[in-house]
Amino acid sequence: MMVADLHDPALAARLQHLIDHKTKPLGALGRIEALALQIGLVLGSEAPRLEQPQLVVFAADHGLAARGVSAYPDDVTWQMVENFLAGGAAVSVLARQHGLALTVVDCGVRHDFAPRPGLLQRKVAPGTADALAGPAMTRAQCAQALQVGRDVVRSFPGNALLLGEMGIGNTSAAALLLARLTGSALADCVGAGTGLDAAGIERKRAILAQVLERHAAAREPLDALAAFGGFEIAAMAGAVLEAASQRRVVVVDGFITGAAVLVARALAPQVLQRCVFTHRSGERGHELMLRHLGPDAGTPARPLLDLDLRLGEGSGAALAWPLLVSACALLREMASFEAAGVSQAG
Ligand SMILES: Cc1cc2ncn([C@H]3O[C@H](COP(=O)(O)O)[C@@H](O)[C@H]3O)c2cc1C
Ligand SMILES: O=C(O)c1cccnc1
Repeated sequence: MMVADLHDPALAARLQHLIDHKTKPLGALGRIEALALQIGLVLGSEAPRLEQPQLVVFAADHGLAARGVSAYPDDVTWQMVENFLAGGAAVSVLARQHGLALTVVDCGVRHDFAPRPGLLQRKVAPGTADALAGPAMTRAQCAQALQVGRDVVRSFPGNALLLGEMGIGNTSAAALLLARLTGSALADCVGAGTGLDAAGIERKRAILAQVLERHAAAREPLDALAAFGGFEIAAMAGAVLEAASQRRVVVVDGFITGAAVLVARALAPQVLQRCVFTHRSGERGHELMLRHLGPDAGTPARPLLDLDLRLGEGSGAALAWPLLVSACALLREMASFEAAGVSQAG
């Protein structure tokens, strides 16, 4: 799976020169400067403009949810899909506020939805299988889910993809992928998800330890993805690969979207050049995940915001979106010292 290296020292130098000559003390816009540089490199432009941003919520159910790994019943998955489409979910409000096109992709929700605008029906199966009894998905289902993500991105206009997800039980799948793909201790990867108490987290951890053990042989990224699920995580991994290969900016939300990026990165490391990590989730394990998603070993990915969000849906990506828009506007529109006739440092 080829994703081109964005390495372009000449463009990087031109962008840095532009940024350094804007009317402000050197470096004074802090990490917004690094963000502007990154977006300029992704879009291959000294005057980048984010266009027709797409917030896509990938939704699916998890067989493992029946084991009681979430604080909420798995009917919440389809009920929240209805809520997204009716405009009442957190991400619906934020997408409206920021002018983001919102689409829900049913990758495998255990429910039949009436067709309507804003919903793409791409069900691989009505929920994954119980990962404690066998692989969550077959390799064919896994490939199909990856392709769903690719096709959905290909069908959309624009140069920015904001990732969102909905799927009761998916912090379990994400924790398992984090543990397996990074070799981290499971205990460091498992958190409260929707709000388990200490005893609930202990139960979740014990179940996930069994799942990890049952699939001890699933070490390759796609084997691990098939073993643990879910359809929405696989579809997001496909979406990341496609968006990256088309040089779109990939706006990553929290723990679960981050797990999809981990998978995509394992298949094509260059995807990370296109990823903007928007916030540090309150979910235990996200910090550890960010350490493994850094630009190089030893440098953690540094998310833009730290708001104790632990929601998902793409809510953090939507909240951070105006920062990306500002970074581009500053790069395009701020005057240079020369143009504004402002004296530079002596
Ligand atoms: C009402 C409600 C709305 C949500 N929106 C996102 N999630 C989030 O919670 C789920 C993951 O947590 P766990 O692994 O503990 O089930 C995902 O669906 C995620 O997007 C929600 C969860 C609930 C209950
Ligand atoms: O960080 C996330 O994406 C997250 C955390 C908890 C529950 N749902 C999502």
